[in-house]
Parts: sequence; C-alpha cells; structure tokens
Amino acid sequence: MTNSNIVHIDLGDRAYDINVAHDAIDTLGAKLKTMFPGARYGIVTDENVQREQLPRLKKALEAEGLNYAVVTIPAGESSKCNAMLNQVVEALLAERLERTDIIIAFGGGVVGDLAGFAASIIRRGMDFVQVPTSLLAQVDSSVGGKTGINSPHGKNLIGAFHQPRYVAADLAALGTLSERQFRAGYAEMAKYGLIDDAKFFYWLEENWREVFEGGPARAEAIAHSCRAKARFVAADEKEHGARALLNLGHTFGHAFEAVTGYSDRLLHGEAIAIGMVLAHRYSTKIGIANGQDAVRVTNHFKSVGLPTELSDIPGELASTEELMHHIAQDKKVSRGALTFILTNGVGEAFIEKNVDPTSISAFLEEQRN
Ligand SMILES: NC(=O)c1ccc[n+]([C@@H]2O[C@H](COP(=O)([O-])OP(=O)(O)OC[C@H]3O[C@@H](n4cnc5c(N)ncnc54)[C@H](O)[C@@H]3O)[C@@H](O)[C@H]2O)c1
Ligand SMILES: O=C(O)C(=O)C[C@@H](O)[C@H](O)[C@H](O)COP(=O)(O)O
Ligand SMILES: [Zn+2]
Repeated sequence: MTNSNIVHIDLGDRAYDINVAHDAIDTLGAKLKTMFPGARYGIVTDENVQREQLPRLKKALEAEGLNYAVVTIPAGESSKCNAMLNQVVEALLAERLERTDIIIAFGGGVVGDLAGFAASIIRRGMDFVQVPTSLLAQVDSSVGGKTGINSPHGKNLIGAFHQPRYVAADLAALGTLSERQFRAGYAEMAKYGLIDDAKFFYWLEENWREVFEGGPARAEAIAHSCRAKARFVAADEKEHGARALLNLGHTFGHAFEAVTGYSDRLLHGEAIAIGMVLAHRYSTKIGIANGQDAVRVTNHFKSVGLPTELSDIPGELASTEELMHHIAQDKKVSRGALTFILTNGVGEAFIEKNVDPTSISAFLEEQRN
C-alpha cells in the first residue's frame, strides 16, 4: 500500500480525484474556488451531519467567500425515497441554483445517492461534489457515480450514473461517527479483499483493531479501498461486466434491506456482511469453494461485531418466498435469469449468470435453521 492520498478516477472527460486527508473539508473551499470560479453551492446534508460536521464545511467555504445554501434531510435509509427526492429537488430549485452551480453531497451514502441523483436531474443535469462523512461513503458510495433511491419494489431501483466532479474524504469527520455505523462501512471495505485482493483481507484480519482505532492503519485502509473502487469503475463505468463484482453479497443483502423496510433495523453494510457470508456458503454448497474460507469470513465478521446469520436480522424474518420475490427484482437479472457474485475462495470472486432460483431458495431455507 502506498501513502498517496490523492486517488485518480480515470474516466476520460469525466475523470476526477478523491482527496483522502484529515483536512479534506478544511481545504475544500480553496479547491472549489479554483475548480468552479463564481459558482454558488447547494449543500445537501442530513440532520446528524449538519449537527456534527457542517460548521467545519461552512467555515471552509466562508473563508473563501463562497456563497451557499443548505438543505437538510432526516437521517437514515428511509430518506432515500421518491418523496424526499422531490423535496430536495424543489428546495434546491427554490434556492435558484443555476445549471452551472454546484451541489455538494455532505454526508453518508444516503445523502450521496440522493443528492447525486437530484444533481443528475435538476435542470437536466448539474455538477456535484461528494464530501463523504461515513466510512461506508468514503470507501464506496462517494466513488463511481451510482446515484439513486429505493422503491417499494426494491433497493436502488430508480437512479442514474452521474459521476461527481471531486470527492473530499475527510478522515477527521469519522471522529463523530458511531461504532455501529463504522462497522457497517467496514463490511464494504473488507469486500475489496474478498473480491480479488486476498492479501488485503488477510491484512485486515491482522490489523482491524488499528483500523477501528484510527491513525495510519485506518488512513491506509481507506485509501487502499478507494484505489480498488477506482480500478473497477475506470474499467467498467456502467457495469457491463467486471464492475458487477462490487455487488458481492448484495443480491442477498438488498433483499434483507427490502424486507426490513429500509430501516435502521438493518444497515446496508450489515445486510451486505450477511450477504457476503452467504455468497461464500452457497459457493461451498455447490462445490466451487472450500468451506474453510466461508468459516474464515464468518469468524472475521463475528470478531468485528458484524452480523453473519439470518438469525442476526432483528425481528421476524420474512418468508423465503418473499426474499426470493425481492431477489428476482435485482438489477443484474437479465431475461429473467439471476446473476450472482460467487467465489472460489477469499479474493477469488466471479460473476455467475443463470443461477437457478430454486437452488437459491433451497439454500435460504437451510440457512434459516
Ligand atoms: N452509490 C454507491 O456506489 C453505493 C455504495 C455503497 C452503498 N451505497 C448506499 O449508501 C447507503 C449507506 O450509506 P451509509 O452507511 O453512509 O449510511 P447513511 O448515509 O445513513 O449514514 C449513516 C449514519 O451515520 C450518520 N453520519 C454520517 N456521517 C457522520 C459523521 N461524520 N458523524 C456523525 N454521524 C454521521 C448519518 O447521519 C446516518 O445516521 C445505502 O443507501 C447504500 O445503498 C451506495
Ligand atoms: O459501485 C458499485 O458498482 C457497487 O455495486 C457498490 C455497492 O456497494 C453499492 O451498494 C451499490 O449501490 C449497489 O449497486 P446496485 O446497482 O446493486 O444497486
Ligand atoms: Zn454496497
């Protein structure tokens, strides 16, 4: 792992940088002033981030004389919905932001996905900047241009690819994030190791305590994750191929989020942790992975305090039939056939098309017991 804190996303005329630094918010005003001379800013944030981190961002913008308006949404996954999208769009229009002004998504993945989608449709498309303040958003959602909202029909079913112009991942902002939210983000970080970087997963097994504590190990792990995501996005921006590997654990996980009502009963990262364990177990069941890796992943996630079992999902679990109903709405479904990200072992994930739904349903039934 290198020490560079600027990660470049190589996307031709849509290329941009991620600045991973302790002062990424404090230096943002000067950066924006250079990138977007004369622009006004529409900051979209949630109530927690407004309370804990907005004063820093305001100070950075005011120091450069930048003009801004703030739109605040309730915190949590339930805000990633059509009604809130509408409110945010109307609020930004009421501020008379012009097409050449800039939207700033200031918060976790919920704010990033929602504000990014709003930016993609307001005045047929405005530029936006991501300022991710949760671990999950810093290592995953702020990078790559997937924006959108949930539908009662399924997770992230309404959205657009819309790349940010810049990402400021401020390490100091993580100081006010709760431990549960940090753990949820850690699941997406570990995902990069499980996909194609076994060395990184083994490193995390050894160093996760330091990553949780903060300091150089955390900074290194976040920058490493951004470089991994940058590689997948640059190679396959709109998920025609290898980018689907970033969906490891998500076909199961998104169904768990849907049946728990997109609520804080189960956070996205928690759902994905269970989903990744299940992807390893299913791969073992069909004889393509050795069961030791499924146990290894389960044990690591248990050590950090992440859920790994269907029984870890709070409340009464929906029927297998209902879970399969949501799995059938996955965006990777094509001509009615399921696609899953399966694995030959840690760091050896691959895309499997034409997965038999009855086999997944039987597997989920087994996992309930
Ligand atoms: N677009 C993508 O590529 C992508 C990738 C992964 C996940 N996602 C999406 O991201 C969302 C999850 O993101 P998330 O885990 O960041 O959830 P989130 O946005 O709900 O943030 C988690 C919680 O932490 C709070 N918070 C955030 N930063 C804080 C800080 N610095 N101090 C105090 N509190 C803080 C928020 O208010 C919220 O309550 C899901 O909707 C998921 O689908 C998108
Ligand atoms: O960036 C991607 O590509 C991902 O799949 C990252 C995922 O962690 C993220 O949860 C994403 O929002 C899922 O995308 P979806 O297309 O399955 O909704
Ligand atoms: Zn995810």
